[in-house]
Amino acid sequence: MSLIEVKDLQVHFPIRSGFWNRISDWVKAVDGVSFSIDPGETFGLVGESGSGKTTTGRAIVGLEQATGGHILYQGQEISLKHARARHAYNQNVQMIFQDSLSSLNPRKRIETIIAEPLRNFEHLDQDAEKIRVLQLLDIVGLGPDALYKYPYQFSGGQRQRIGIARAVATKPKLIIADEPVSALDLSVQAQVLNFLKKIQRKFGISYLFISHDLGVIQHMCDRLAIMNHGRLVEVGSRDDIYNHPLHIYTKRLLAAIPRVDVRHRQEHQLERLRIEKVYQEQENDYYDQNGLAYPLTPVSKTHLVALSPQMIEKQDLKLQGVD
Ligand SMILES: Nc1ncnc2c1ncn2[C@@H]1O[C@H](COP(=O)(O)OP(=O)(O)OP(=O)(O)O)[C@@H](O)[C@H]1O
Repeated sequence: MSLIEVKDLQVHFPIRSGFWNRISDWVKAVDGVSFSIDPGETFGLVGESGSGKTTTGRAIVGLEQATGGHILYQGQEISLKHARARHAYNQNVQMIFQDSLSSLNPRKRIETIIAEPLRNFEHLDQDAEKIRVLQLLDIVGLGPDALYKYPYQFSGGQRQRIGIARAVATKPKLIIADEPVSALDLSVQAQVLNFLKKIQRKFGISYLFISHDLGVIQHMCDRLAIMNHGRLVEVGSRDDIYNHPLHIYTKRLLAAIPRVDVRHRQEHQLERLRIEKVYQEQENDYYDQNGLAYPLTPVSKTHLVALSPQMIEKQDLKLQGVD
């Protein structure tokens, strides 16, 4: 059974205007997104800025109110009405944020920051709580001297580790990692990514890994979804998507990864221009009249892609092993 299943998730934000501040329109930040994550799996969500990745993550963790759709945790619908189920869910689903400086309360010491989720969910006595905080700091490679310091006294990479310690405090089954390394230097990025993998192996955590960086996603994820304008355009295994992308938007994103090898740089540049031209010419074949991706079409049992019926015919896609 999947650990988490997101079905037709919608998060629409009202736009208000005029003297009476009436709703004049809606921003469809997430508009019918479906995917599932298995236990121990890392599922990537990738797309350009504004495509709806963060809003999807925030809706799953309960920081944003979904306006439609369903979220199932271990097969159970998560609803605000069932307080006890919601409490257990909140303990098991945690989030790591991009900006560790603003996500850690600057007025609180690290001890209090890491102890907060323990206080909400475990109600330990003072000594036991302190031991757990020290263990968590040790897991993320920080010593006991960190206990009484404030977030500003740490480097970006160290602060991100503190955010990770806070997220794993309640022994969650799923962590939503929203751009966890994009604010860090390249060398620190690798450290934090490998560290996330290490704690995944240690605790059997699943990740929803949100990033616009396809290199990071390739390094981290087993499967991934490509998001554009609040919808998914392609979902598949890492190898399927990186080696056989089907949607032109995915091809365009992959072609935008800079190449360092001088020998192939020119070929790559030409390929990039070719893809851009196809994208401009065929955009209408990939999106409906509202500019939104068509519903996902299965191409194999694990590879789904948003293509118009005409496009499926044109590309003569062979449906392999699809029931
Ligand atoms: N609270 C809000 N009210 C109104 N619109 C919002 C709100 N939050 C997000 N949006 C809009 O929803 C869309 C998706 O935003 P979101 O932050 O989810 O995208 P993203 O893919 O995570 O982008 P980035 O990579 O830049 O963080 C954007 O157009 C954004 O302006």
